[in-house]
Parts: sequence; C-alpha cells; structure tokens
Amino acid sequence: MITRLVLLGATGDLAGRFLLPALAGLLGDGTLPDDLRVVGAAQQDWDDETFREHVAERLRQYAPDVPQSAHRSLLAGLQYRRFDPQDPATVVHAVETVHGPDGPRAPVAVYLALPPRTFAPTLRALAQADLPEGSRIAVEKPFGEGLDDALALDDLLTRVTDARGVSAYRVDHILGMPRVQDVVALRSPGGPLEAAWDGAHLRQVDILWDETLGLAGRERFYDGVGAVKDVVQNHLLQVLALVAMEPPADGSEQALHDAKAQALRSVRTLTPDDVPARTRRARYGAGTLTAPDGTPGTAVGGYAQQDGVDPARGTETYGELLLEVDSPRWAGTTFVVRNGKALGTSRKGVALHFRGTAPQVDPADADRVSDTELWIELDGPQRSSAAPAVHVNAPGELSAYGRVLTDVLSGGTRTSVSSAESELAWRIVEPVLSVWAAGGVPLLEYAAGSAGPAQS
Ligand SMILES: O=C1O[C@H](COP(=O)(O)O)[C@@H](O)[C@H](O)[C@H]1O
Repeated sequence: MITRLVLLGATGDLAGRFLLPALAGLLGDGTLPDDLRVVGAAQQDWDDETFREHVAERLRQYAPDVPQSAHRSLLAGLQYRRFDPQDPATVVHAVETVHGPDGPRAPVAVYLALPPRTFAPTLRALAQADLPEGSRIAVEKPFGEGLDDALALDDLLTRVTDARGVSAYRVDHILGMPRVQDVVALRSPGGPLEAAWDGAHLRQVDILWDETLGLAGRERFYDGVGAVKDVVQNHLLQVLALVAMEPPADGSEQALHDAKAQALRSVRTLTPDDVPARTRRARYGAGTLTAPDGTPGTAVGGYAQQDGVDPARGTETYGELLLEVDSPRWAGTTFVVRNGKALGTSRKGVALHFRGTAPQVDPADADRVSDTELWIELDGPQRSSAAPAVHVNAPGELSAYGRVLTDVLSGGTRTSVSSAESELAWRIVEPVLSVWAAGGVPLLEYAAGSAGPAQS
C-alpha cells in the first residue's frame, strides 16, 4: 500500500468535500496506516499551519462522524506546498516534500484534483519529478475537454507513466458508489434479474443523476464544462457500460474493463440528424433550490446570471441522451442517460422499465415503483420510493471516494476507467456536443427546484 500522497488542487471543492474527508474516514477505520503522509498543493501562498486550519474546518463540515482521533491523525501528517501547473519546479518540490528527508525511496501517489485544462501542463511537470517505480498518477474527470484533447492527454499520461513503471489511474468515483457493483451482481449469472436482462424484457433503461444542488460557487469551473462532459461522458456511460455489457470472461479486473469497453463500442453513434430528436439540453433559471431533506431551500438566480458564467457560451446544466446498444441482447431497448443540476429531487440510479410485469426482487436490491418499473438507487442503501432522496452510506461502508482512494493507494483498478473506455465514451458524446455547439438543438430553460424542462 502506498503511504505517500501528493494532492494537487488540495484547497478546491473536490478535495475539501470528498477527498480529505474520505482520507480521514480511511484512517478512522484502520484502512490506511497512521504514518500516511499527505502533501497538499494548490495555488494559494499558504504555510502548513494555514492549510491544516483549512482542512480542519472542512473535516468538521464534511466528516463530522469520523472520530476526532482520525481528524488529528490526518492533520498531523499534512504539509502544504504552493503549486502552479505552469511552473514545473513547484510540482517537483511537492513530490520531493512527500519523499521526506530520506529522499525518493517509497512509491508515491499523485492525485490531480484539478480543472481539466491544467492536466496536461501538470503531467508534463510530473515528467520531471522523481517518481519511484510503483508510483501512481490519478487523474480526475472530465478526462479531457473533448475527444481530440482526451486522446492527446491519454498519450501524454502514457508517456509520463509507462516508461518509468508508474501506473495511470483515470478516476471515476461513481464506480466506488456502494451499490454500483451490486447492479452487476443483480444481472450476473445466477443473479435475480439475469433472465430478464435483455431487450425482450426491458423496453427502456434510464440511467439518471438528478441533483438538487446548483453550482454553489463552482460556476467558473463548470461554465467550461457542462452536464455532458461533467457527468454523462464519464459517470453515466460507465453505468451504462456495466448495465449493457456481456458477463466478463472471468473475475479479473482486466476482463471487467474489456467487457465494459465492448459495451461502449456497441452504442450506436448518433448522426447529426439523430441529435435533435434524441438529445435535450437546458439550463436552470431563477427558482428555489430543494434542501437535502426535500423541502424548499434557498432562492437562487438563474445559472446564466451567476458570476463567472458567460451566458453566450450556452453551457447546459441539464443534458439528456437517448441511446441504443447494437447487440443481440439489447435489440429494441432505449437507454436514457441524464444529468441535471438544481432539480426538485435528488437521486442517482437505474430505472428498469419492463415490457410486462417486473420480476419479484428483494426490496434490498431494488424498489418497486410500479408493476412494470424497478428503481435501483446507486448512491447509498436501497430506499423505498416514498422515502426522501438522501445519499448516505450505510454505517461502516466506505464512501465512493473512500473506495477510490483505497484503490489508488493499493493498486486496484475497479474505480478507474481504462484508456479504451475513456476514448469510446468520448466518441459517444462528441457528435452530440458538436451539433449542440452549432446551435442545432435549442437550449431550454427550467426553473431551479423544478422537475427539469417541460416534456421531460
Ligand atoms: O462528479 C460530480 O459529482 C457532484 C455530485 O456529487 P454528489 O455525490 O454530491 O451528488 C456533481 O455536483 C459534480 O458536478 C460532478 O462533477
């Protein structure tokens, strides 16, 4: 297990809300050793103490249930270095700091929790750092800003890692959500839905990631991205791959990646003529956000009016694609993939629409929404469809980022996306994005806190 971690982008939202709380959780449950050494690096000109205070505050906010002893243990092992992706010396310095006074002996994990446009300069800078064999470089999503950019980035990542015995890790935290692997079990040989897992039984499969959160101060990052690059290209197409794949050849991680890649390869490419009929894009206007308990929360202005947003760019906060999978198993099934922000309900999961009565399943596996529809919640324990949509992990379960970090530090690949999967997923969304960019599909508006644009 790697015990030296450099967290680039350590003062950002992802680090503060997910990565640092997850590290504290892993220290708290004994998954990570107490001698874990973490160097946080970001653009602020801070010292170690200022960074520790910042992290302590994030842990109070986002890891209140993790024992205080684990907070203390994480804080004690934290150091901070200023980092500028355009200045390779700052990256090299952060890596040297994590090695400590004995120099580069133990492998290091470097986690790029950064905006996508900074991945390439950071990787080039990492090429100059001393990363011992066995080290890992983990890159967050969106992996690339488009197909060509993703291919160039992948090439760069391979060049920086392969020759030095360092491994690359393309993070997708949905793969670490507690119930995502359970979906695989449900449809696997011997699973309760195995016999009904095809187009003869399922007329439609919805893969949904509906958020009640707006952009909450992340507009500057998000405006260059949008719902398709932020969530559909990665998280939702990964779930589609797990749903649509044929059973992997064996139980190995490689066989799983191969099966997912084959499923993505089978997704029918949308032609420019298909895109207007099979996709929708929208952004939220003024309204009232929904609070985590499902009640009306704060009033917000429209996305286009927020600081950091260029309204002319037409960035979508809601994207929906209707896809077909060209394989004998899935003839006649429509796959709907959708992400939206500032919606009235929060849920992440898979809705299975059967042609006839849905099979009987254990309520722990799926919710029965109607005679013909089952809902599998992905983020947290199964909940009754009548219950408020909250995303909590069952006590004692790892959070999604807890699983990601465990994988990154221990060498697993289940929460990582292969180079082929990443490319194939870009090939699915690229035709959509180019028709959207040319104005071929209207940008609809929906009120914040509503169910999304009309005719959803
Ligand atoms: O990956 C992402 O996830 C968050 C939502 O995560 P949640 O688990 O809190 O629902 C989303 O807001 C963000 O845009 C996206 O990049």
